[in-house]
Amino acid sequence: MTEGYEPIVNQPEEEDVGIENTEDDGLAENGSIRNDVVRESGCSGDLDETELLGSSAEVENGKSHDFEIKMEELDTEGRFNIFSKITLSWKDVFVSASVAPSLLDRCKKTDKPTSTEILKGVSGLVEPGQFVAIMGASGAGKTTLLNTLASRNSKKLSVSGTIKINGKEMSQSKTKLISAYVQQDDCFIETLTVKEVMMFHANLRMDQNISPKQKQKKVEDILGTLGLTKVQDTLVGLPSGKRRGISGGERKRLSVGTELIMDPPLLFIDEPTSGLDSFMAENVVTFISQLAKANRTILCTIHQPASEIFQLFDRICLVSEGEIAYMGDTTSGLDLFKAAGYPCKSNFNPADHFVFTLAVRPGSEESCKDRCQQIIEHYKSSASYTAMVEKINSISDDAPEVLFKNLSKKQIQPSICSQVAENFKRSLKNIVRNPAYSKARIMQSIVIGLLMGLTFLNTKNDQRAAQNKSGALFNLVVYFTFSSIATQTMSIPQELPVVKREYQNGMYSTLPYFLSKVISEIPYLFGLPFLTMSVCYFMIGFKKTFVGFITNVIAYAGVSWAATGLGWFLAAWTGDSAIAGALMAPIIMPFFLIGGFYQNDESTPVFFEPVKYISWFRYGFSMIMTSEFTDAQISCESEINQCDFLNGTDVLARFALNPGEIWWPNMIALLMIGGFFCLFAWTCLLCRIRR
Ligand SMILES: Nc1ncnc2c1ncn2[C@@H]1O[C@H](COP(=O)(O)OP(=O)(O)OP(=O)(O)O)[C@@H](O)[C@H]1O
Repeated sequence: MTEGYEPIVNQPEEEDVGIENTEDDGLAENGSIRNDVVRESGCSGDLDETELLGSSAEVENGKSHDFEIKMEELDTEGRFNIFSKITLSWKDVFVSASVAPSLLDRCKKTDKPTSTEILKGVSGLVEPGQFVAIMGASGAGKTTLLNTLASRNSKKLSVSGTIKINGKEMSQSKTKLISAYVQQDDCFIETLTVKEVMMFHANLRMDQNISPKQKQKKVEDILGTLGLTKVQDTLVGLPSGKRRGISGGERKRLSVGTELIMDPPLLFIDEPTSGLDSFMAENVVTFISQLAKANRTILCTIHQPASEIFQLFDRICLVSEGEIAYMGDTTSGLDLFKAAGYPCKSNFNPADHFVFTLAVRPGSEESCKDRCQQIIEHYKSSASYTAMVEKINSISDDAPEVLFKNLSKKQIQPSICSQVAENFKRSLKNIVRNPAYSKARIMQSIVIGLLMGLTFLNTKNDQRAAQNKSGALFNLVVYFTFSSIATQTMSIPQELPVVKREYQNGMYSTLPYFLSKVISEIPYLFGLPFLTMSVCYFMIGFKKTFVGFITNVIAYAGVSWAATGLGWFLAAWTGDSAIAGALMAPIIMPFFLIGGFYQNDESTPVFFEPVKYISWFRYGFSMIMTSEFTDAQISCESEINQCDFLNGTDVLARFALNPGEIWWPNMIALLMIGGFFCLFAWTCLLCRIRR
């Protein structure tokens, strides 16, 4: 069978895969992988081939699996335990993407196709305990196949054909409930430790009835299994830059770990080795292969695995030009290629041979495509393909309903309050562990306070006060507006990738995330105006009353709230801090110009009249001016020929403001403006995250 092929993959005694050569199957009594099975070191023990092949050997021998899933296979929380066996099959799956014709094509009315076929009627089968690698040249369709089977990231594509779990077609949401998807790029909040990341996932993904102790135990078990116990209290950090944390391999394992919280019986992994060195890559793939041995069904995409890694896959699925060129074990794959006229050289890594043979090289597209087609035809006419199609057709479909019993979303999801609390706790940790951010905001407030205080030092209530004090008050409104918007336009885009992923994993909805953001901003909303005003209020010589001081602090907190809402809205709308920053000035300008300082309130042009009512500059300015000048006495110096202002009422009249105007309607207006902006921001966030 393997004539002409020296199977690099079948030389376990020369391999060093980092697994202890245990006599048993490495499973604990409850079926979970025992912590002692996977070792971090790549230097301990030889690999026993029979152990490695494990349950997949059963499949190769044609023994049929028992697809009937009994109730006792659901754990006490109504979730799957890892004995729930999943057979994933797909038949005649076509995937296409619509292509928008260019303006030139539209003008020329050319008959260019309006859609492009990415997958062209592919069929396949993955059984419990199998670890299948989807391989092929770049652009062959590997990721599209993985995403389609996982019911993820395929919103803009049109999919036809049947994808079944244990013989039954499943809705997207049900597929997501029983499966996990580890994305290629791992993203975490860098200020959390490894264990905190895991606990965050456990608290939001595990059933609420499970005690915190049990959740902790589960997290510790997974960390042990993944070999992450020694770094459990290390900050995750960033892969590069000044906040270095855990290594690339540890990040990848953590990514897998967060997906194992729910013990998914079906696991999809996109490029588990990307960005890792060969040792780390082998380490990660070894771990995943152990997961498969615990009866999980695992599919991953991989580019060009080294031979040590390649031997860890039970089966391979070779994709070429949107078609499956081969699916089965490696040895038979080499036979098929040899029979098609493309034998693998004796010292060649079979993985490289498969990918090179199926690659379409620039300049010789036609001949490459012919070669691929020849191999595909060989495969489709092979006995193994026919047997697989027969198997796909014969899988019974009477099991799945019981799988989903007790698996309603309500049971699993924590309440909105718990989601807010978890997100808030995480934000707090992020703030505490990132003191530079808070320090910068505090320093900024003090420096601006000093600057304002020195510029308008000891302003007397004389004829110049109308200009000086009103100028100081309005400039503070401008400062709190710009500083709030600038800070907030940065925060959402930074967190967006993590939030998007966690939302797609069903950990929380956007509302709790957004509410936690609002709550964690409250201390800044009051604290920063308090700081600035503490520094400059008495330096400038504003009204020396406690009420006057507090009114100023509250007014600037209201202005900051409205501006913060606008900042979040711009950030959520654009999803990019640079674009949000560029849009900031033109959007703010109308509100600023008709804020009551530069232009008299009664001179506002008719077309800007509506804008006046949503200008937070105007409400904030009105509130602090009224507080400062109501009942104020204005002196009339002898050196000035004409005294325009005899008292504060005259100053207020100059700005079309009324003395004694109660402050709270202005405050309510500020709260409402901020609230509306938050509503828009949340809506934009929802749309952006759902895309
Ligand atoms: N949404 C889409 N719209 C248009 N074309 C798409 C879309 N998604 C994928 N494609 C195209 O389909 C082909 C297969 O893409 P896919 O990402 O599945 O390839 P791949 O084998 O995973 O490639 P790589 O190894 O480079 O990541 C590519 O030519 C790609 O440009």
